[in-house]
Amino acid sequence: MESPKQFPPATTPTCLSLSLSLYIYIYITHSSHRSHQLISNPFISKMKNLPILCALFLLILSLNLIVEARIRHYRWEVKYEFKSPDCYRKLVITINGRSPGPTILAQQGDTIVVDLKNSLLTENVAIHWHGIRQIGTPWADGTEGVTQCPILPGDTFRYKFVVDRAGTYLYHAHYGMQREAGLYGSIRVALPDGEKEPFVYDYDRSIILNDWYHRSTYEQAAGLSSVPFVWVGDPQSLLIQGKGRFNCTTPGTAAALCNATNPECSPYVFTVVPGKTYRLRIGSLTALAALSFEIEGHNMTVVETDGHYVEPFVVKNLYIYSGETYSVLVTANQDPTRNYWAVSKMVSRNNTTPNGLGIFNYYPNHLSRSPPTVPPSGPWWDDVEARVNQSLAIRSHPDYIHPVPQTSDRVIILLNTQNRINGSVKWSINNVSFTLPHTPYLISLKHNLLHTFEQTPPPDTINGYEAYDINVAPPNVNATSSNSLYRLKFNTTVDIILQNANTLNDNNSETHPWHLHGHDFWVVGYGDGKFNASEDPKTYNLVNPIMKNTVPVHPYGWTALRFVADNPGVWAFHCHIESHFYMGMGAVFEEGVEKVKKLPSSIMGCVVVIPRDFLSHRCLFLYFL
Ligand SMILES: O=C1O[C@H]([C@@H](O)CO)C(O)=C1O
Repeated sequence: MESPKQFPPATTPTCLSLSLSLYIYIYITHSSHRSHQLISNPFISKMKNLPILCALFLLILSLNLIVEARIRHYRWEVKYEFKSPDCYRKLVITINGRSPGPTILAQQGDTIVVDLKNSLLTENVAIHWHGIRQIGTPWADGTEGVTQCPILPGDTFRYKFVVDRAGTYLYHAHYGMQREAGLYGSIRVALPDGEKEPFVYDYDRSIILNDWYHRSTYEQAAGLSSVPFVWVGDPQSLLIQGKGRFNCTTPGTAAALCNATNPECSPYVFTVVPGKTYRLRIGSLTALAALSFEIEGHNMTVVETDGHYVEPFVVKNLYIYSGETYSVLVTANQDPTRNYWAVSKMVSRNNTTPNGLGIFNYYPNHLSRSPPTVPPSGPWWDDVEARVNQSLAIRSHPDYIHPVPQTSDRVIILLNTQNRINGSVKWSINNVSFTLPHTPYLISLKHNLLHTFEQTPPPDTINGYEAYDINVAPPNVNATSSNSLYRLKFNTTVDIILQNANTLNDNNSETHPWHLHGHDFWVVGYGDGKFNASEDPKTYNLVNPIMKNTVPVHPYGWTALRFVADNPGVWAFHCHIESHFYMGMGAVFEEGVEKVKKLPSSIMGCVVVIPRDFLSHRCLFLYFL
């Protein structure tokens, strides 16, 4: 059973302090023995030094403990391994042999150091620390093409950053579509000693919900880039903390690859002690699916999202979108003589993916005892109203309101459409389908390599926005691909309006979870239909909006966000659906890049930066020739 807080055992500092103290003690006694030959009794001589020894021990121990509490050091090896998380054998990207990878457990203010060895043989990698704002360390955000060059096979890269706020966060690959191959995990940051949460619980657990495809990320990416376009389709299964169950008798399944009795695909078991309350930290890192999660017969009280306390509200099922995290409190207050189902279900798209099932196990019932009931079937996939209602229910906890600026300096309306460019299906934002540059923006901007990306910024809104009909397939005018970015004036307040619309298919609009790097934003409003720039801002919640880093825009609706551009760096903002970002559904913001300190050379593996003084020496040299 996990304890509410888990930190590395104190044995290392104690041993270190003891040995250091003993060493100094021996040194002192030895030298005092030599210099005070008059004290004939060596025992008395040693006793005289005992208080010094104790003081030394305590001093070194406390220094050690302070250092230990502030730096969490991890050594990770990333590689491909054959695994069967849902009974179907495929190549999975693991960290130290595991997917999900190890949970990072830290306390607010700690420094996290991850030495990441890329053992993928022929593939690059980068890891993003999702929800960590990277204040002062924008180069550690782990976004390939934006903040760093990829980590090459065989290389070891050090990520070093501070977790400055307690809460529930995630980490995952941010290179190509690698995240969905299994490279992800949880980050749990505890409050500083002596500070209390605004709710009580007995135990703290993290789980990640995911969807799972049997085809490789390469096959999927190649399909998305092909003409004719090949869509990735529905996921084959849903995983709860890396465990799922695919039906091996599904027609077309290679029998040699699917083994229903493989212990790797036993259901995830969540063991609870009757009467106890659990803080369940739920994160979603699906490639595509919006999910509903529920525990049969148990209510869940939502208390935190993306590192911010929520005015508590009770749900039977929690809607969660890729990139979001929630803490819910669940009390084991039902009939303790049986087990219950935990169910994740794909919603918001009509789909063929079977529900993911786990077991909510009441101790001391056997872990694998199937609940005596049929698993709950979950909500209708197309119940948009229920999902919008949950979005509207999420407000800041009254005692933890971060006051929102009452006005903004700039409004950017981002129209989300699907388009066809050169025969390929793409996603576009204001008719621009985003592509990543080869040279990461952070490096280009700091080193003035402005030829490495397109300099005309994308538009703040489309021409003729008022006339645009969001209810029909886009007319596909002026859609282009570009790697240009938005440059935000430092310290200004920016409103982003995410405007949803019809896809290329008639009568279809999808849900997109948008994630902002380097910031939390206030979610100031949601609306149905087309955003009205003169009327809708009057309906904004400027009293107690929640702050988040990922938020959905619902079908045919809009979502309004506000943030202050006060974190020097270059930050990606994109749909967290893996294939949608790959198809261009993203943007990048730059702010205060001139304030960013000297970049570490470790992020620059793909760039040849010729130092200015070297250039001038060479010029001099040529001149003299
Ligand atoms: O990006 C997408 O492409 C397909 C479809 O719209 C084109 O076939 C789909 O369902 C998406 O979400």
